Amino acid sequence: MSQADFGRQEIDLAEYEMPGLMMMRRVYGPSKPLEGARIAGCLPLTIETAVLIETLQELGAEVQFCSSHAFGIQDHAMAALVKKGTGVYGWKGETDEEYVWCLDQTVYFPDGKPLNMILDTGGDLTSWVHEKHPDIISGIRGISEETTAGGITLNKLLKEGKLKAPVININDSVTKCKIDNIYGTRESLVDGIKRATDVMLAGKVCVVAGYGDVGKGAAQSLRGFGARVIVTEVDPINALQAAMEGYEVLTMQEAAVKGQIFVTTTGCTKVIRSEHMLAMPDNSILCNAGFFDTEIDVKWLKENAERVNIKPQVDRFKLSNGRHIILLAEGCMVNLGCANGQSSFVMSCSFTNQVLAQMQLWTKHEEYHVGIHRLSKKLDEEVAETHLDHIGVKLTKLDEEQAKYLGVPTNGPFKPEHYRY
Ligand SMILES: Nc1nccc2c1ncn2C[C@@H](O)[C@@H](O)C(=O)O
Repeated sequence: MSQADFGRQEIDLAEYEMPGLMMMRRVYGPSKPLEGARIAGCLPLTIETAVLIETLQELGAEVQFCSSHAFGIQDHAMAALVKKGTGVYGWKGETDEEYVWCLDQTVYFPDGKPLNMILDTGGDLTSWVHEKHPDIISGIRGISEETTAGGITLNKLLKEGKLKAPVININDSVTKCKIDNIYGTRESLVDGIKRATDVMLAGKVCVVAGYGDVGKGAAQSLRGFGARVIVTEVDPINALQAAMEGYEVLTMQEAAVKGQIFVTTTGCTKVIRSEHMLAMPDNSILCNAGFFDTEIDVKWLKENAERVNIKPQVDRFKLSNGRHIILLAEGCMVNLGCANGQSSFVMSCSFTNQVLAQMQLWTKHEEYHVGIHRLSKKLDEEVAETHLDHIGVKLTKLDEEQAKYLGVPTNGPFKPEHYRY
């Protein structure tokens, strides 16, 4: 079986687990609402992203993509897309220079016309176009952003007055951040750690830096395997949540001497530094589940320790104190670098939000001024509802009396805008 045929087999399997995207094809495919849209995308090029790409095409868009992560690429999935003529630029293990080349290939389409929509993650493609192709920005109707870190990047662009197109940050959809970030991580983090190291988690001390959505999923997963989990946090609310869940909450300096496995999930920079690594027990395992690869000071490690590559995505460093650090995926997203990322069903929730955002920005662009928006609660609830049947959920209907009592419509929205799920 060729790479492309293998990829097609796995894409077919993934479609069964992605009911939200399949519903979008059934409902909106015939009317081609994305006709005329030239969507350039930047996401991990996985099987799930392939299903997203072909959904956007089914809705009438021209689509070409690059990868946001050098190691979050499944080549066989991309081979299947290329075989059908889709422009995808990326290969597992691409260098930084090759990444930039791939990013730039998505800006102009084969007919010479520039992109007029962006589907981004981490704000990478948005920043690139604003910096290197300002001449095409006026033709961009909108940008949808995938992840927490990207929201931070785009907010900075907005505050600096540099953002020139409307953005919908789908990470702000509850059916993305409270599903993908928590429950996706809850399964994919340990998948990555175990494929890389086969380490026993039960009985070990695991340190999770950050108790946001990703940290919550990480901590719950590690505890589920019988590890003793320590959390580090800067935010008193997240720290209180972690403590109330029964986790010990310490500083990284205090946790470094106790921990055996370390996971960063903060979106911040230099969370694990040299002084922490030098305090760690021998053969401590370090990995990152956050979007950017800045959380672990990999630069210091590479400059101050003897590196031995054990196998792809697994490096062992001997420190000056004679102890070793085992670094996974070079400090990049371990679930994508050492495994296949989040599973299809949870990515269906995230990517259904992406498709809705692209449709909103393309067909109702006059409703979106330059700034950062989120999808309505009604659409958010619809994304959730689309995924219930697949997992046997039987939803209870509000009757008129109950709806009146709660002061909400019988068919939702069920919560006020400020509600925190
Ligand atoms: N299978 C997959 N396909 C595409 C992207 C994937 C993924 N697994 C994790 N991400 C990253 C997501 O968690 C993304 O929503 C994020 O927030 O970074």
